[in-house]
Amino acid sequence: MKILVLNSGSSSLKFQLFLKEDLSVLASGLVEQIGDTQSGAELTFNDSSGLKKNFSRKHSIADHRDAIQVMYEMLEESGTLVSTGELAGIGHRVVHGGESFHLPVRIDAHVIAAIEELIPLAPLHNPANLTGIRVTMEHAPKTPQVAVFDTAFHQSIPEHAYLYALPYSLYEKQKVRRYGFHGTSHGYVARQAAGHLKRHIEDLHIVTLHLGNGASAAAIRGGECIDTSMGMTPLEGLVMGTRSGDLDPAILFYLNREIHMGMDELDALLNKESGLKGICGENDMRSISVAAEQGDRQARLALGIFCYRLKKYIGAYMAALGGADCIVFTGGIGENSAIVRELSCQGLERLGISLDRKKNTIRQKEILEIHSADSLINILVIPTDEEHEIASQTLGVITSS
Ligand SMILES: Nc1ncnc2c1ncn2[C@@H]1O[C@H](COP(=O)(O)OP(=O)(O)O)[C@@H](O)[C@H]1O
Ligand SMILES: CC(=O)OP(=O)(O)O
Ligand SMILES: [Mg+2]
Repeated sequence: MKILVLNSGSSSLKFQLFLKEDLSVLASGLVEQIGDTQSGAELTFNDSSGLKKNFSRKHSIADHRDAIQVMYEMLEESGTLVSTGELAGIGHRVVHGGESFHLPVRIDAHVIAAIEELIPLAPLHNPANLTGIRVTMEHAPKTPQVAVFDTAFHQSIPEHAYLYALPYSLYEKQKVRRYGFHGTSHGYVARQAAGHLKRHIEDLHIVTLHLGNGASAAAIRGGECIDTSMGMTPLEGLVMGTRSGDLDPAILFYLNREIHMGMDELDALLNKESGLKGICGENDMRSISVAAEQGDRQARLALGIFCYRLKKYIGAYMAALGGADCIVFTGGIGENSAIVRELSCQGLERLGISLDRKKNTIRQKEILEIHSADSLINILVIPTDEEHEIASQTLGVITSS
């Protein structure tokens, strides 16, 4: 039997098919630039069981429903999944679980309704996650489906860190609070770091930096999250591909009063037109780094702003933890961008953070140590594996119920 995992991002669908027995990967794929009708979507499919081919092709994919259709086609074409009857379970990454979900759950009508209710808090993500759930339920109505929430790992954050300094009634009545996201990834890489350092996670203070299209930092003490940079929605905190991260909320009043920007415009401005894209017109860190190296002023600025914000969060979370044993870089940017790692650690030697510039440029798939010999703090690059973690949690839920 097999386990299928769907990770629906804001404009991408990542999927992996695992063998239930040992959670080895049978196939994996990625549909990127969903909804991009101009340059088309990018499809990558890898069949690691050797049954058939790897291929990549370009064509336009309108939405997540289309993307899932293409996923099933690719799985069938490669022979890795002939029928949905082979599936023991399907695990879904669900971004917002609010305060209701501390753990992964078997999906039923009540869970779907709860995810739907949380759409206003994660408008870029929960709708895509729900489409994934609904479409796979149509394809495999008898297969158990499990939701693994980005927010669950952050439910250990104490009140003083999750409450905003707003009237308390807004928390009581509207549930306005910090929830945090990317929890599956933060939890996974923290455990990987402990394993790598051959230490018990209970004894470690770790700052994890998940830097993908969305980006967040987390402060983890003894395996429990005590603070994270994303807030009630995935907009707060670090600079991201198209999201602003932290800013003075009065900017919104100002723009509304001065140039009459409406609520939807402001929402789109902060979520879709800001961040790296807002500064240099581009949200792909690969091209930004190349342009910055060639001297492009806006690209340099975008990189500089991104790394400065990151550095401030490293410092803040070291303070929150009372010192750290380890800093972990992960996510597409964290795992691949040596320049981001270098700039965000630069000048932090007095905090015990010292990066080895040579080690930092090594490229490898396994965990990489990039601190210098005299660094007090371990700096690790750890490939995240949200899909494997979701498969493992899915298996846990279906075998216990
Ligand atoms: N070699 C690389 N150098 C710099 N940035 C990279 C590299 N590879 C990927 N990235 C960046 O990683 C980001 C996407 O990260 P990823 O974790 O895959 O995103 P998502 O949040 O959609 O899961 C993009 O900004 C991309 O440019
Ligand atoms: C929560 C979030 O920002 O997710 P992603 O990085 O997949 O956009
Ligand atoms: Mg991601």
